Amino acid sequence: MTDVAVRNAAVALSGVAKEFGTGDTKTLALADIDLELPYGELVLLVGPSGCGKTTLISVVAGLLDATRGQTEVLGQNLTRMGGARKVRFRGDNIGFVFQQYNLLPALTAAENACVPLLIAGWSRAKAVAKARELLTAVGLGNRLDSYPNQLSGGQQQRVAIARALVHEPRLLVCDEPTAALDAASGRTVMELIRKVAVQPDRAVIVVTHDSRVYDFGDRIVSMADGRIERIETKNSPGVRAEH
Ligand SMILES: Nc1ncnc2c1ncn2[C@@H]1O[C@H](COP(=O)(O)OP(=O)(O)OP(=O)(O)O)[C@@H](O)[C@H]1O
Repeated sequence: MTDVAVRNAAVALSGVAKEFGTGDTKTLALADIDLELPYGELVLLVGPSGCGKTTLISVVAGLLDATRGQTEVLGQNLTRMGGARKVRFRGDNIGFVFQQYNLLPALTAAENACVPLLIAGWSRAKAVAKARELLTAVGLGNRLDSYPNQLSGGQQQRVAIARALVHEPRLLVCDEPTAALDAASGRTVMELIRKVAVQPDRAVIVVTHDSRVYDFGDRIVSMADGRIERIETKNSPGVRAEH
């Protein structure tokens, strides 16, 4: 991997392996992953259950340390980053969306969406104003003061997307964001992620089992058994990874 390639990639993994456990219980969840993901794209990460998708995005997001290899994200080498710096790096640069929306039931949509800004030290008034802006961008301008139990699953996921993007992270990581949604809500959520998160200096990675959303990817990275099997892009047919 050249320096130039690393500088131009939002994510650059080189020889990344992740093992869980020891001895007889040792599992190789990621085996020698080389992967570069450019800025400005929505990348889908697909593959059968247990192939390593969640482990891979957890390493990229700095939630898990790789056992071996180099992990560069947004031009920063996570391999050499200490714990406290990594927590700060995550807070400043990465947004997360999960299958379960994880909204706080006692807070309104606007209050939920502003939580990352409160954690970052913003005043409540400024944070709520910014959250309202984001919620309006995801089509919930008329549900700002609703509580999670007054919203549909698709609406709750849109609040979770607003919360993930409110601090303008340069990398958005989504783990099965449409798994709990019907087809129409799933498409709305993916359309929103494309519209609000894909920008020239940002990157989006979506782990999905949901073949209904494959059209939304600029790049589809297929994994099997802890390895990258195939990478397809909108502009080129599939490229089978070399092992
Ligand atoms: N904390 C852990 N301890 C031990 N083994 C783990 C741990 N996390 C994941 N694994 C193992 O690593 C492998 C990859 O798991 P991972 O969750 O990354 O797969 P996945 O592709 O995301 O699966 P799914 O689609 O079911 O979520 C699996 O064999 C899993 O059992």
